[in-house]
Amino acid sequence: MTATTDPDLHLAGALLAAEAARYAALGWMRGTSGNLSVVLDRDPLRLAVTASGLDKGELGPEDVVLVDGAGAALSPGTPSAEAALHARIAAVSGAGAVVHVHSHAPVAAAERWPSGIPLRDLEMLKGFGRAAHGDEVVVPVVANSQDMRELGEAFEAGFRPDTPALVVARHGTYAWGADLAQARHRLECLDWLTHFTLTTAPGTATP
Ligand SMILES: CSCCC(=O)C(=O)COP(=O)(O)O
Ligand SMILES: [Zn+2]
Repeated sequence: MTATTDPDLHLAGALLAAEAARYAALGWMRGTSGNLSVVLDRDPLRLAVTASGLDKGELGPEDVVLVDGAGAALSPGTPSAEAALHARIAAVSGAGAVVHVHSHAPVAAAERWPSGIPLRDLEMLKGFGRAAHGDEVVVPVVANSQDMRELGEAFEAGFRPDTPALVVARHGTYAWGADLAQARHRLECLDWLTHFTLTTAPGTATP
């Protein structure tokens, strides 16, 4: 448990805890995996990020840490090990919320398409902010690393303003949006899209 005295941080912690409980109920935050953040200030960049190593289905409003644009803690507690990538994504994309989960489908799809997951002609693309029909949408995939600066560089190299997600191979998925609800909607659609695309791809054995 961490201590928060800042009312804005405490409120953000309550929002993050409620949101994390939803992802945990989907089985997307197993075994302490996953982390969430919201931007509290833009200049300089300040984010409220979930604390590291906790069961994300059981967070309280105090389980949040204020971090700077490099992911360094500015309040008591240990921020997510991935806080620096949250900060990089928020800085580059302009997002107000960044979410990271360990759901299965996007990571499995990244195994099949390590250079980017192709999505095409699916109604759920609208929930990802793209047209249902027309151009192929390619979700970027980057290699996993324990070095958040390396992950951040790889994210930025493949960033497109119209594609609000990143899959880290053999790890998990990041999605972002103006707020936590929009980030969740995008992530839920991406999970559906990658599951459908993977399970209907020619040569895929039916699970
Ligand atoms: C079994 S979770 C491994 C670490 C991870 O990938 C993750 O998402 C959770 O890290 P945090 O430091 O935010 O608890
Ligand atoms: Zn992770």
